[in-house]
Amino acid sequence: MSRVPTAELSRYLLTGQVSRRGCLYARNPRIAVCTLLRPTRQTRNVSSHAATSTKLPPSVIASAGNPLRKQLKDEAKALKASGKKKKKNANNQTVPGWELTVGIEIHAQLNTARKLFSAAATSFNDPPNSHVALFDVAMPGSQPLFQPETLIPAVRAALALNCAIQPVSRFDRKHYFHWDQPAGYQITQYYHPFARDGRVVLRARDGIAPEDGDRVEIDIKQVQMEQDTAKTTAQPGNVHWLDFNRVGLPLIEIITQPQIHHPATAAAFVRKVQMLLSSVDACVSGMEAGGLRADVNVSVRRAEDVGTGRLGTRTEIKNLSSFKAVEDAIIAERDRQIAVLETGGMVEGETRGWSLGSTETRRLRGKEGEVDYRYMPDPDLGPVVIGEDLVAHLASSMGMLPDAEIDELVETYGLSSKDSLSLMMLDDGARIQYFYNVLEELETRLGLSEGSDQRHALLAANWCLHELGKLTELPSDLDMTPDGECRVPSGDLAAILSHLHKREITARVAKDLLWGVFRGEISAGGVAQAIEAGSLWFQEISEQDYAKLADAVVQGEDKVLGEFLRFKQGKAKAYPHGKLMFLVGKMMRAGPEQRMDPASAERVLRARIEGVYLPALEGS
Ligand SMILES: Nc1ncnc2c1ncn2[C@@H]1O[C@H](COP(=O)(O)OP(=O)(O)OP(=O)(O)O)[C@@H](O)[C@H]1O
Ligand SMILES: [Mg+2]
Ligand SMILES: [Mg+2]
Repeated sequence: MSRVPTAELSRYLLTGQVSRRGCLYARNPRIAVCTLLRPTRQTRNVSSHAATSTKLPPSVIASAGNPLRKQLKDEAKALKASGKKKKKNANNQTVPGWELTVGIEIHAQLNTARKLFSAAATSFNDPPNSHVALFDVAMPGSQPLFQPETLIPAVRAALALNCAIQPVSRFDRKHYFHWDQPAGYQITQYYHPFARDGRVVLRARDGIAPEDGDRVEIDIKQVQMEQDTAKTTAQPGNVHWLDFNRVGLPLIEIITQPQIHHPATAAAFVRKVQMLLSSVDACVSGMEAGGLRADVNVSVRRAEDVGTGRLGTRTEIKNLSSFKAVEDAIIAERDRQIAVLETGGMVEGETRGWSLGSTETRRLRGKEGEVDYRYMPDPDLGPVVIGEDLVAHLASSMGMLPDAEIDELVETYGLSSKDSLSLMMLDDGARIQYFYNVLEELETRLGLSEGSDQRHALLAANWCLHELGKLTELPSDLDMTPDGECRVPSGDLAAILSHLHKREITARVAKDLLWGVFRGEISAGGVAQAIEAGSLWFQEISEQDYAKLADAVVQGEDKVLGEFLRFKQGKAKAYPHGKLMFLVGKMMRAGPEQRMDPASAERVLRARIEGVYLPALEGS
């Protein structure tokens, strides 16, 4: 029996011969973010020029890594142009009298330097067909050579999904014919997967349907390793361009039990899996960049059949590439099946498709059209034996898992769980690393130590999420890298925020500086010079000046002052905060804005109202 020696695997792990990953550990015990460096060793590649004899235009090559981006942009534009509002499906989680059941298969590209069965490099943005080994295109005489390093992200993923790692797993050939698969079969692990019996816990904060309460657990049936297919780009005139860089890339397929009963929970599950895989650095990229694809299996049964143990007939919607598509496709397919059954029809087991922005699933093939995969053990590949020592090593070296990280962000920094989740989800998990980079630099600049007042952390989170988000239409336009750097260097944002925190600049100036850095008008490291050059330092007006402005804006506002008096006399329950802010707004407009702080304006105004005007009103 050929065995993958665990010593060999450990060597890969310990000496870094795997793929030389530059691991950046943000402050202990935060998440570990690893970047994949290109392998330096030349692989034995063949360049299949057949498919690229016509050179791809640079735009196609450039967009190859992010197929969904343009679609999303176009969709958003079309929607804006049509003046339509997106339909909300908040109340579309249940249909009275029916129960929905969903099981999900997720395919994720593993974060490795080499393909599953050849030493060709994995590549996502390189020119098409530049990383193709003989075996990848099924050249006669070539044989698979299992790359043990691919087990590392695979096992880490399975551990993050709480699976039991199987000591022995095996590869089968799954036969079907398509141009994207040169061998005529895919090597996969359906019958003897390397991981089984996992579980993912979803909480309310993960965005599950309210009907699922505070928490729901989804069992993972198994996780298997398999090969990816070649990438097809459709061209006019029924021409298809093939890029064999993708063929043979290592994937894992994660298969759930049919335990999901609400569309929002299905989307939340896929989102959570993406976060889990990203947190242990198992995955190349998320759904938006094409690194994760989901197939959803949908069935419905009448409420009276719940408890019989029999599920309805399932249909499968393949290749969904966004969380929204997961939710919308399930809703559409559920409603279609219910309509069929309510009109006396039968649901056919079939494979269906879904296009972005659509309202209906469409039939691709029926059961009779299903391929007979003729599974057989791959005679060229021995079983994979995974040692307990490897599993233990990987388990002990995993980064922080998402639930623990959200708890930490909430407890340590006072962030809301919604903002924590958003920071962790954006840019395939790189935005949170950006936040840590900014925070670290900000603390150094402010001379703060851990455990001190956390207002600066809230400020950093707010800017990393909301202010940064205002700079671009799509987050991807920030060009965020996995180690948390983008078009606004973290050091520059920290510089802006440290001046803002120390009240050396106003929020308005800080926002202008952010735009300046983003547009390249302020060079890296040049924030302080830009403030100096533009005389943008905050020179606050005096307390007396604030008081004069306060006195001016309350003139003629007797009705408003009356509301403060009613509160003071206990005749109104709530403090008229809105009115106070209305007057502050008037002060800000009346005074020299660049020299005013709304917080100071509010403080002085409040003191004037309570100390001078209300007593005067009471006395009159
Ligand atoms: N009646 C049902 N309703 C909803 N989901 C179901 C039902 N029966 C099975 N499923 C789900 O369908 C999925 C089946 O996936 P699996 O990979 O085992 O088979 P497959 O879809 O035939 O294979 P593949 O698509 O990979 O060729 C699982 O997630 C399972 O939970
Ligand atoms: Mg499957
Ligand atoms: Mg399937």
